[in-house]
Amino acid sequence: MSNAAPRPADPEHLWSVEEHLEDILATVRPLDPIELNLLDAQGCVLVEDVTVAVSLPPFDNSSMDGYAVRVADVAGASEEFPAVLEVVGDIAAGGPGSLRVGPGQAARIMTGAPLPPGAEAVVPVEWTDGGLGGGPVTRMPAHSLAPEAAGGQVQVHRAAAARAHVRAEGSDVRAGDRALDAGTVLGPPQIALLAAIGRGTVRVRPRPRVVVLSTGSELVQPDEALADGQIYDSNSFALTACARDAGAIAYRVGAVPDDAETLRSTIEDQLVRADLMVTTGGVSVGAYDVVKEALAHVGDEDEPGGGVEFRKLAMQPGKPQGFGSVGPDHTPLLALPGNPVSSYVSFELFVRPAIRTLMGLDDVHRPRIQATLVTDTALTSPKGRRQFLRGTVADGSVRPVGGAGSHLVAALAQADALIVVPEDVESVEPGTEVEVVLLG
Ligand SMILES: Nc1nc2c(c(=O)[nH]1)N[C@H]1C(S)=C(S)[C@@H](COP(=O)(O)OP(=O)(O)OC[C@H]3O[C@@H](n4cnc5c(N)ncnc54)[C@H](O)[C@@H]3O)O[C@H]1N2
Ligand code: MOO
Repeated sequence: MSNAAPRPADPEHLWSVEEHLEDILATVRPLDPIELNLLDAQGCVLVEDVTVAVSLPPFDNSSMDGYAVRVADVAGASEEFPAVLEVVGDIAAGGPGSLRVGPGQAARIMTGAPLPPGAEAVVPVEWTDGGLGGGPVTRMPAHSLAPEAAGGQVQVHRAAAARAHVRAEGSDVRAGDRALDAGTVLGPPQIALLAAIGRGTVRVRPRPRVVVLSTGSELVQPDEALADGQIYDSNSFALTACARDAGAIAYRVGAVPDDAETLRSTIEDQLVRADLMVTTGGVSVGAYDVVKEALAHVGDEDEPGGGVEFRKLAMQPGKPQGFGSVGPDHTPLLALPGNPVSSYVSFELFVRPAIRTLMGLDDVHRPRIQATLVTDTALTSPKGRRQFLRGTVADGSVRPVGGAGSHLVAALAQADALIVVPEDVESVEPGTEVEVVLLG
């Protein structure tokens, strides 16, 4: 983590969404590249140009099950006047093969098997009698049931042009070609290509390891019994899922009680496996808001740049936020508000871009569209705060779901979008074009 961008000096400054995001993105740096096995590199950004070592296909091979022939031997062949050829043997995929096809000869060949010397084309088995002496066949008999079909004679019913049904060496990519450029995000097709050209490992930026930690003495693990005043911890589950969805390797730490020392030592214990830490709760103005107590300006005097700064943002939900770094490696830490919708929205707006920046991705934000607001009554929004309301999007329209309350998890579970109401707008009429963040 490098030093942060210049921060507003006034501690009462109300930060805009952009200012907070810029501060985070100016601080978080892409992780150093490492060599990973192909499947571990899925979703990661390649940092090397990959050159093809072995042409693909590596040799001329058949694209059909059939017979490898010489063009002149089948010229003018028809069902009425078939070309009759001597079958010199079978060529199956995978074998080196020592067969040669001379004049008047054919080799039975399987899809993917190397074209034997002397042969110029492949005729599919459907264009032949399959060596059975009758009309056209639809398939080859299994070798185990009819070993004699690898010899004898075959009648070919159609002519074949040179190279017909032959996949040429290097026709996909050639040795020395550029297979993938640095900067490519490795999805399944790119992993297919790397494997096909024989690359078992690649150099990529790794997935960040994100530790998610919720705070609150009222929190109980799902499946356990609730005592008076207790609630289930949903934030640590939601945000661990969010972190995975953003591309991270996420570790969920169970809820930590409202005790500053316990929280500090838990964070210290977790640092070893964290590229980024996320906490929820304890950032408001209550007497038990221990995240603030535990983390505010804990920076070691000998380690400039450390410490977490708490601030208020001009947004709803998500007004109280903390951002900074902890530990000897200055591991970035985002302290999100405890209300479940507030922590979720904060994650989408701030933590997701941070994770994707650590991964070295260019595209770090959720996509946004304009949509027509469909609602019975006008939406209201507090002056001076950018509101992110939950909604559902379809066919260019967006409908709000649930209200503005940041405790409404059931409505959040219905939503696939956030409706953005700007700071200077206090009322939005039905039919208005609004900005919408697509949650994917
Ligand atoms: N006097 C004021 N009170 C509050 C203000 C304010 O400006 N002045 N801001 C409000 C806003 S806005 C928010 S957001 C919250 C943020 O509070 P905290 O971050 O300190 O969060 P907690 O107090 O710990 O929890 C808030 C709420 O969320 C529930 N919660 C917490 N963690 C979880 C979890 N892991 N799973 C499910 N639910 C959780 C918690 O029980 C509380 O109900 O402060 C307002 N107050
Ligand atoms: O701003 Mo708080 O984050 O709504 O409920």
